[in-house]
Amino acid sequence: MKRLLKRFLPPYRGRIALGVCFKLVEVVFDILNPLVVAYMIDRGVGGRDAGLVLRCGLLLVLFAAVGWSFTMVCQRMAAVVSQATGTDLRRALFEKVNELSAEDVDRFGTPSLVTRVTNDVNQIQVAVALGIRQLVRFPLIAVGAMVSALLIDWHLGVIFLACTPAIGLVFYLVMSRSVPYFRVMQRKLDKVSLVTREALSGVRVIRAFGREQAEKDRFSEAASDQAQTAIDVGRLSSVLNPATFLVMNLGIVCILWAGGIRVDAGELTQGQVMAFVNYMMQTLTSVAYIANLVVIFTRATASGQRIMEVLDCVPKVTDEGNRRLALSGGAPAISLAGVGFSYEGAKVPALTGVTLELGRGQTLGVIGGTGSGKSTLARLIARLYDPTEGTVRILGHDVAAYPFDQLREVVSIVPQQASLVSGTIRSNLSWRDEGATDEELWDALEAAQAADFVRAKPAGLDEVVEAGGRNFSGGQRQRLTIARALVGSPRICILDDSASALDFKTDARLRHALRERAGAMTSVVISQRVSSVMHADLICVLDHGRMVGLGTHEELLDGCPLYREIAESQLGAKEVA
Ligand SMILES: Nc1ncnc2c1ncn2[C@@H]1O[C@H](COP(=O)(O)OP(=O)(O)OP(=O)(O)O)[C@@H](O)[C@H]1O
Repeated sequence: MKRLLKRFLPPYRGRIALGVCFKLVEVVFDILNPLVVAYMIDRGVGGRDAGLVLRCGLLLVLFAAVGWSFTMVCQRMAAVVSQATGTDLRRALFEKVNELSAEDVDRFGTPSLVTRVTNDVNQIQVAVALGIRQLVRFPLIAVGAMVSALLIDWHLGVIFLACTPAIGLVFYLVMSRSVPYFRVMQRKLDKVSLVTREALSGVRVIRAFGREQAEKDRFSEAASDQAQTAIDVGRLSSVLNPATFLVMNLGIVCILWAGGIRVDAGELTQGQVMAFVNYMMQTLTSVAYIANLVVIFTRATASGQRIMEVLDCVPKVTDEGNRRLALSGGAPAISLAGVGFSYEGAKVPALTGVTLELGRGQTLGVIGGTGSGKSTLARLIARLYDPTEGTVRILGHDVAAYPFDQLREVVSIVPQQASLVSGTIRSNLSWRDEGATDEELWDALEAAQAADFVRAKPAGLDEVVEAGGRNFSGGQRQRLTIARALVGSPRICILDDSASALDFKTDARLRHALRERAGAMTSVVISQRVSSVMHADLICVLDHGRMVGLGTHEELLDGCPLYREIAESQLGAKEVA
């Protein structure tokens, strides 16, 4: 938390100082108040001087007005600084999340990252605002009131001092039990985010399968679990205020009793006892606020740790120190040597011992059952992850040696799940090359078999794309993401099962268009359909993460039983023969 504040608060040092100084002035008025009241009672009321009572009353009104205007400035500073810090934190987190490798994102979990950017940052904002408004005010009032009380009469002041360790004990007992709950509470909030996210993104499937009630139950369970922890913390914290008030009120009773005796003895005036009680009340409310501050800061500390975990994370996949590489020469387009990969925490590797070489302009087909490691292979070639064994080379260089911007220019990937963002067709297509001309965009759309339906849209390339591309069908989304990958003329284009929503005819036309670009572009086509890969120059057959076949369609029909089995099941034994 200290590191977080040191990093994000310095730009607002001036405003923080201004806010705190204005609050200090308000504290001075608060401390003076009981003295004026005591004077008013002893001299004004005691001396039956109505004029003095009126003047003291006006002075109190003046104190309140000046105190209020100083408070307003402080509140404004607190609001500005807390909002600005929150915005800076969110920006820093967002930038960091974008730098993280896929593996880092997997480790944190997307819902947890969302909670950190939203809820955890909110906790820091609240702590910063209250820090400026209350952190100095209430301890100072508590100490100032105590010192003033001691100056009036140290005998009664002893009662004050005796209350302090008793309150300290209450604090210690409550805080030591509630602090561990705060981290747990944020983790449970991550779970609520996860369930909400899954339910919202899969709302159509959930309805189609009539799973609404099951999802409601799942949400209810996660929310109740989080609520129960919050209630447990609340129950503990709720002891804090009454216990402090109990101690303080007992103190007031003692002061009134002992003060009464000293007034009777003529050692104190009634006004001084009133001032004493007022100071006791000020201390009482200050201590209650301090208790609340401790709870808020403890919660913010837990959130601060979660935020710093992300900001401190060193991305597993980085391009630090990499310089642009010269790509001339006749090295193979893709060369894998003993490549293997295990996801963090997985018991078995997702991929192991894959070795192959693909010439420039050729097409690699990758086929295998579900979960056989096809997408993992695609992610390693595009360096979304680094292999845990072996090396991946592209155009003669280790993928790890490329700067990311050059690697993204050279390799484009169409992920399994078509993803579009809100904007226009043009803005979605220009991701790889912001300066792409209309001609280049239409060329990519033609190759991706998307030109016809885009042409039919009233605004053409400027047709609006709604969030997630929901105003397009699944097949249209897939074709647009394929077109996006072709813009900017990548040297290598990976299609990760990206034609699954296309009918056979369109799929065949797409493959034909890719073959026409073959001189300049090497393709990796991942599919569970034999028809999509059978014309490839090289086909890699994966089974449970192992490469069980490598060759052309004909070679594999002869030499790879699994490929033959898949081909026969899809094309029919007659056609295969
Ligand atoms: N992000 C991940 N974290 C942990 N394990 C993963 C992750 N992604 C994939 N796996 C596991 O790695 C293995 C290979 O997955 P991969 O997605 O590469 O298979 P695939 O052949 O592309 O499957 P499909 O055809 O169903 O898309 C699977 O056992 C899967 O459970």
